[in-house]
Amino acid sequence: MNVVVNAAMSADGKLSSRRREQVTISGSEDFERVDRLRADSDAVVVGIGTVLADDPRLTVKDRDRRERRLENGEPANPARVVVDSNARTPPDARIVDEQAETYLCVSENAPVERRMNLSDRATLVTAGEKRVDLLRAFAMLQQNGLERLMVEGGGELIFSLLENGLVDELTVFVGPQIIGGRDAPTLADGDGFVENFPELSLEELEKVDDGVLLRWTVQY
Ligand SMILES: NC(=O)C1=CN([C@@H]2O[C@H](COP(=O)(O)OP(=O)(O)OC[C@H]3O[C@@H](n4cnc5c(N)ncnc54)[C@H](OP(=O)(O)O)[C@@H]3O)[C@@H](O)[C@H]2O)C=CC1
Ligand SMILES: Nc1nc(O)c(N)c(N[C@@H]2O[C@H](COP(=O)(O)O)[C@@H](O)[C@H]2O)n1
Repeated sequence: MNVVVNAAMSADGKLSSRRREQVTISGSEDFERVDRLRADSDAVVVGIGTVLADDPRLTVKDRDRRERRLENGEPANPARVVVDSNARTPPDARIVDEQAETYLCVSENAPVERRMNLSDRATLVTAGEKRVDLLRAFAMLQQNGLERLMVEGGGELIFSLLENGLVDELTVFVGPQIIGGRDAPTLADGDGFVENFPELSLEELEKVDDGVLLRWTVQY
């Protein structure tokens, strides 16, 4: 399995503002790159915080790319994966629409009624007692044939994936704005590291739009 985290952050490292509403940080060139990356993935993964904040679709926007996937025997869009311990994904969320297959990674703690309400819209993957056990959940996704995973946030999930040693590559677009705010989400939130900080190796640096694209591999 190969796991690539992709995110866009402001020059001060924020993914969004303290209101946690979707903020457009990437420019058109970067969004094109993101679309290519989605088209080259088996699944796009987000945390429930991102679903509740952004109501994303996570589909491939370019028609030619969707058609190329079909020609290669793949579904038009990659699968979507939501990491959602308590099955809080709203049944009318765009992420469980008909445009792609969706996997909901839940914990054993997720209320049965919520699971049932979502079960005809998504494939439920149960891993972990109270919180999703990411190692187990990703192993189960792999058993379902999902090898190339692209993670699109948010900061809580990205931190946990790094903590679990699950990230192979980190691609970050750094945009030309300051968002600020001690409560605004950053690239890696959670409890934070106090030692054994994950080390990154810079593989690529490029000016994109009015910002910078950085690609690192993670050294474990
Ligand atoms: N600029 C960008 O590129 C992007 C920006 N964003 C922004 O980020 C914000 C959302 O980020 P954030 O609030 O951090 O939410 P996340 O999308 O990271 O979701 C976090 C939630 O995932 C659930 N979860 C389940 N299992 C785990 C686990 N093992 N580890 C971590 N989380 C787990 C938790 O909820 P529970 O306990 O209920 O399961 C947790 O609160 C929004 O403002 C959004 O707009 C998001 C994506 C990209
Ligand atoms: N790459 C990137 N740049 C930004 O500026 C962003 N705000 C995001 N957000 C991510 O894209 C998701 C929305 O996807 P759809 O357009 O609905 O397909 C959003 O939820 C974030 O994960 N990304």
